[in-house]
Amino acid sequence: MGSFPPRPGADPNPIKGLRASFGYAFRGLRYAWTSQRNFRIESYIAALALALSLWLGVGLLEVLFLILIVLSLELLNTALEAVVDLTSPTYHPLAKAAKDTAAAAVLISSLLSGLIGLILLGPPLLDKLER
Ligand SMILES: Nc1ncnc2c1ncn2[C@@H]1O[C@H](COP(=O)(O)OP(=O)(O)OP(=O)(O)O)[C@@H](O)[C@H]1O
Repeated sequence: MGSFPPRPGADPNPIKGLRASFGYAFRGLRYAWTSQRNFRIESYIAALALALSLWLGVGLLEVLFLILIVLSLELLNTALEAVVDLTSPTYHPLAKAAKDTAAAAVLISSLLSGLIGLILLGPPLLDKLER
């Protein structure tokens, strides 16, 4: 009988431990997908950018890297929101600072990724459409 939450290193079977870790990570993804509208919007934009990059045959690695940054930061933002809601269910200026700062990280990475994506994919897309 395992304890929950599992203690680090408590599982003597490393394969089972690895499988459980993947399971928790996928549950985290599902939580973000179902509870965070922004995560869904960013995922749709990521899929579009990926499809465009494949269609145009340019910038696949760069697009994957930008997707990794934005979605990972959104996942961390979601995790931080959950912790803040757990530890500070009533108003606290530090809770506000934590949530606002994490949101700023997502905003900056999204804006810059969008800009880089436009610079990367915009010209070859126009080229292709003009032909
Ligand atoms: N416990 C709190 N104390 C102080 N301010 C808070 C607290 N909870 C939320 N806020 C403020 O309200 C804003 C919105 O918080 P909320 O929990 O709704 O997250 P969110 O930014 O709407 O996240 P998302 O829309 O991505 O789920 C925060 O950015 C923060 O400024």
